[in-house]
Amino acid sequence: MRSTARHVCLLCEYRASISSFSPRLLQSCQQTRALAQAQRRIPSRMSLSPKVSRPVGRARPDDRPERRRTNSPFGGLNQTRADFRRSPHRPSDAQIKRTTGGRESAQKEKRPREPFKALRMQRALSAIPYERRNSIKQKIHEVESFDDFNLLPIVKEAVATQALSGLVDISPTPVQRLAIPALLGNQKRSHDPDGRREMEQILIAAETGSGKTLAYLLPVLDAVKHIEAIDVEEEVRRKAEEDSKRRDNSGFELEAPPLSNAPHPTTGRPRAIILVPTSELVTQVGNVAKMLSHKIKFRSALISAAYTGKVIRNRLFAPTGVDLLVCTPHLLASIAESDPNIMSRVSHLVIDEADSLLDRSFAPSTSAIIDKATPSLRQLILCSATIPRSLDNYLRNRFPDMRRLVTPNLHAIPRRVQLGVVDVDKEPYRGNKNLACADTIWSIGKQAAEHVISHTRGSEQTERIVIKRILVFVNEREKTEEVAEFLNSKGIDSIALNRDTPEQRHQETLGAFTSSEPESVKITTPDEITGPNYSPNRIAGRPVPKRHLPNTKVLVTTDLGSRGIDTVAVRHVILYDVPHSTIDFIHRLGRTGRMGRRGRGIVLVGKGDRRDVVKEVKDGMFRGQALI
Ligand SMILES: Nc1ncnc2c1ncn2[C@@H]1O[C@H](COP(=O)(O)OP(=O)(O)OP(=O)(O)O)[C@@H](O)[C@H]1O
Repeated sequence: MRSTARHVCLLCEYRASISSFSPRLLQSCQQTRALAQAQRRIPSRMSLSPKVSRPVGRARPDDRPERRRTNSPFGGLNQTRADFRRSPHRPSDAQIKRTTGGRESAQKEKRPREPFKALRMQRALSAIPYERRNSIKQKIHEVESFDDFNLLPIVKEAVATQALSGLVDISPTPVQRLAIPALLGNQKRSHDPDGRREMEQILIAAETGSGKTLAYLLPVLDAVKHIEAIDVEEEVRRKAEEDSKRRDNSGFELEAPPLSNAPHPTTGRPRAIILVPTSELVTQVGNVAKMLSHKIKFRSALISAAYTGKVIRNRLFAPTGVDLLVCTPHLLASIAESDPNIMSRVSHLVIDEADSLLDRSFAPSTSAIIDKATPSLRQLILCSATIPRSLDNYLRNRFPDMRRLVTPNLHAIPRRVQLGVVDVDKEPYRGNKNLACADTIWSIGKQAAEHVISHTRGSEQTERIVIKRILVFVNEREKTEEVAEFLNSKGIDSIALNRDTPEQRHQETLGAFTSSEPESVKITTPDEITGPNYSPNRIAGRPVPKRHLPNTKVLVTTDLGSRGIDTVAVRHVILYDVPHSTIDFIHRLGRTGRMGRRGRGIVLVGKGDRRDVVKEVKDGMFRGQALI
């Protein structure tokens, strides 16, 4: 029943109602679905197989259904029966009053426990009322296509042919429906002929993997093109004036040097700046901008600590000019100290991953940049997947008039991402987290091996399996090397990434996890993966792996890999350590299930870990609720 409830409610998006699930709601949901299908003629969605809860693998010889191991990465997932004890029927206030005879103390006992009791103690995130979320949902419902936006035709064309090329039926995501018109509307005001410019302050907050980059990039590029057109007009007028003056004084003055030799006015003075926390994100966002520039025709420069001083100087001070600069705050703040004019022309400043860039480690550099850019700024755009309470307080104090654009599902982990829990203290791990992690990865690999693709070339037939890319998150950077080494010793292809890894290697390491191209390996014998010799107990303690898991690639990382990286190819995320807060849960689990894809998170819970927090996050995800 649980899977039916999940399914039906996913279809008609009654996320809030899932907690009060009842047969009547189910019926109404089915009706809504039938109606929606008839009206929109959408194809029927996938329905779960009745075998979904059965473990994968060979059938048992006696044909008895096999019991699923409960303490395993997939224990408790894909159930076909609802566990009603977990979601009790909530009695109404009137019912409680009737059954307790109006006694206050008895009423308190009868009332079900408030959800998120453990998370309430941490309370890391700023609350967004559900009424506000619902009203936004209705508002954005009307926008269906990028053509509905007042963007320049060339910008619209670049979305389909460059940024989202290869996709059919392109439509804007909720954050794009919300942010693009709002940012465009504001730009019109900033072009007022009276010359009075007020800096617009906007916060865009939307769930991970929901397309925030395009949500701010398209309106910013649209504005850059408008400003460029105005600048060109002014330049032509100025040139004409200079020419006529020169003609008037031609008898008395030496001829001025030809203007074509002068550097472009935007050389070292970009019109728009995007700040991101890491060099990987500079490359990621910069690549999207570069793709768009092929159609929209603007000049972009990417600078970060991954490049040499010479490359940075050449890009920033290119004689052809810079329209858009993508960089990290520390680097830009240090350049601005030696060249304060670097921000003299910037009209649009975007602070992506604002929750990180305005926290303690980045705030001094980011604030210094905002201060320097403010005199020329038309729009200050902050963008984030979470609004921590610290950011909320900072914005209330520093930018009390900031407009907040928040999507209906902010702070909720998408319901298409399932969370499995492995108890490290139980058998067969007995407190050995490394072993639990290795076993989990082997289970994923073995499960993936069920999906073998056969290739026939001429008379030769080969079998290949798709490589699963798995992210393992730890809390401390020292742990990354240790865990990666252990996994390698167990025959799992693993690599560590932390702040001590040389910058140049970051991109290369992440490349395999951000590419959407499927990778596959040839297998010689099925036993290579699913053979009967595998046992986590037997591989423990062996210095050299006797067996190798060829169809997985694992990246062990810290928070460094959890912010903004578009790991579209990742289906599985393992939380080796229980994250410190819901903010980290959202960002780490946000590396899977991106842009409508399905994903799985597996959290390893051991001694001293907050099991109550994990349970509440899991319940919240099951209900599609926003975490707190
Ligand atoms: N309208 C769209 N339709 C389909 N795919 C899209 C659309 N907009 C963006 N995408 C794709 O979605 C993926 C995620 O986008 P993006 O990195 O901007 O997400 P995000 O919200 O910034 O995530 P995070 O919070 O993790 O930084 C990208 O691969 C992007 O190409």
